[in-house]
Amino acid sequence: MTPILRVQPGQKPCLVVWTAAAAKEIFRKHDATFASRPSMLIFYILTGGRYRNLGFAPYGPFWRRFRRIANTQLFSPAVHASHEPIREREIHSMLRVLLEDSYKGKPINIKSWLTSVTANNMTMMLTNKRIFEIGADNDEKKRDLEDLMRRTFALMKRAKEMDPNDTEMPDDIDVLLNTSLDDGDWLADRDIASLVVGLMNAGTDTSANTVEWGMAELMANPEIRKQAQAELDAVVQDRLVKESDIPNLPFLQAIVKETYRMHPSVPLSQRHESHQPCVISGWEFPALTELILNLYAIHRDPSVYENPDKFDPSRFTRNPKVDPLAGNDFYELIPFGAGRRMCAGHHLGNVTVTSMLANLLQCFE
Ligand code: HEM
Repeated sequence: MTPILRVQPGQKPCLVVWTAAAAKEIFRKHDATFASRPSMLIFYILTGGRYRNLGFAPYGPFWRRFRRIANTQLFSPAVHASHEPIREREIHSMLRVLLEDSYKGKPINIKSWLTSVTANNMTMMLTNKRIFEIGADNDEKKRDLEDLMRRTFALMKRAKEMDPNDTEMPDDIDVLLNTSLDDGDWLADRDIASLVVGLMNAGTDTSANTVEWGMAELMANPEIRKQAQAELDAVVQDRLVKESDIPNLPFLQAIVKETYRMHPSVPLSQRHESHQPCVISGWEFPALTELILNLYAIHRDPSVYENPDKFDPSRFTRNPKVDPLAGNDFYELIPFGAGRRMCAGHHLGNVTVTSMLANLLQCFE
């Protein structure tokens, strides 16, 4: 069976990749060629016709500059570390709500809890504000927030300019307002608003859905859950687990990898588009060919994984080097995509997923 499928749903050919070997061939040889995004109507509407958004921008100077700003100023290791107290506070405050509800015997809606944590992490990082509450209609709140951001962005900017003594920790909006492009131009308000809304969307449900799947698998596999809890007890003992414990929890890390493998939160990657013709496995593809990574199929490739439909974290304890954050080395596990357009928030997503899962395992039987 060929690992690449060529379909032509409309005017443009589309390439669907469903094995790790084919993904490796494409990203090793043609990453730059396929680093663009198709100009779809939905992106046109979301970006006010400008496509000036990290996830939707075509490959070119604007995206490269934007991505560099994101890598160095929003998601750098130093910024990531400085946000650890935000993530910890958020998880702890939500744990309190969960524990109170469970003592009262109330049913717990785990999805609502997880989405509140990830959404508040994002709004705290982006705007220094905590907005979401457990149990509330968070989808509606998210829509309201996006609308609010679009409408009031200019006002926010003016307020920040008028208050030079603002001593709050700089949030992502401060960073973007103070960052100039290569040509010395400043980012336009609507581009910052589009970026902020895009990050909010990209960073909320992805992490929450992954933990929900992880918990579902651990409920269905109690012996794996008990092994993870025993590891936490041995390593962390009497206090609550912290992000700095994660390197010492190899079985927990294997559970997270196995959850990414079986339940990638973006099962068909965001679409890529080629900006020049290329030849793959002897076949010619013109410019503007779309590329979709079928992550669901890649992660269940039977030539790579024995019993691919079985939830079995031990496959990663036996092979701990497989790293979903590497991007260009382990194509058999690429929940964050690969190459130049790989997820910009992969470290944040991974640490959020791992600590939420660890805290739930530690606090609940
Ligand atoms: C478990 C959590 C997450 C998963 C599984 C995930 C997965 C993905 C995937 C598969 C892509 C598409 C890659 C491609 O085009 O090949 C992507 C893109 C992206 N993600 Fe994530 N993501 C997660 C969390 C986050 C977070 C927390 C943020 C930021 C706050 C984020 C921001 C982005 C952005 C900006 C892009 C577009 C990158 C570009 O086009 O240059 N993601 N993500």
